[in-house]
Amino acid sequence: MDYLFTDRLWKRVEPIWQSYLEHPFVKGIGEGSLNQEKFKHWLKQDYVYLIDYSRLFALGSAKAEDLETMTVFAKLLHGVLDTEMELHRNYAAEFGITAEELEATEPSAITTAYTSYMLNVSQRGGVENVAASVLACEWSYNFIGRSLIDRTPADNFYNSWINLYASDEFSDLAEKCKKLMNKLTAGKPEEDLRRLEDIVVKTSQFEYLFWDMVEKKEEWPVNRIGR
Ligand SMILES: Cc1ncc(CN)c(N)n1
Repeated sequence: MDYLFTDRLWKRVEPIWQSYLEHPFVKGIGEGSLNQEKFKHWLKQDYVYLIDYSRLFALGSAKAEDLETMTVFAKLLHGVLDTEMELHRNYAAEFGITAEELEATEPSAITTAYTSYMLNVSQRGGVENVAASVLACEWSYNFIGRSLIDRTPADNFYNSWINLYASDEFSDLAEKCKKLMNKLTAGKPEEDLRRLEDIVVKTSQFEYLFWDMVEKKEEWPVNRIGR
């Protein structure tokens, strides 16, 4: 079988992603025991995270060197804005939170750090930097959804969450990100591959910090004057 860059990446990120499955927030989603106030914090923080995440796909389309790559980024952008964020809007509606309120959320310190890192790296490099920045996000949520789906209770409040991230539709989005990464790294020198691998490892670390931030309902560490 052909060598795939994503196989090499998997070896690096698997231990980090396994730790997500042990994280109390992710376990709480899987078992249905997660405190709903913590989930509301995820909904809001994740919504504004996804707004910036969408900008990365738009940037990928702009940086693409061929029409096929441009189209893949456009499809991924559509997947976030219309499919994934609809999950957030539907759960929010159950809590009486409007889409406008979700959109007006102030990003926490970790949300800001994570999206700023991806936007910085993606703006600086070529289109392969964008593909590396977005990869862990899509692929790791699909990994979590697929890991949880067989063990979740039938009456779990979070089943829509699990079903979306484990769905064929979302698996296809994750697959598109992986294929793009493999296509854009074909024939690249080791020095470039190491740099791209580092982006995927760092975004995987940020994913862990994001789970921790929502578990602890963190915003900013010090109360600010006037709030
Ligand atoms: C923080 C985060 N990472 C990944 C995903 C999946 N797109 C998400 N919704 N939020």
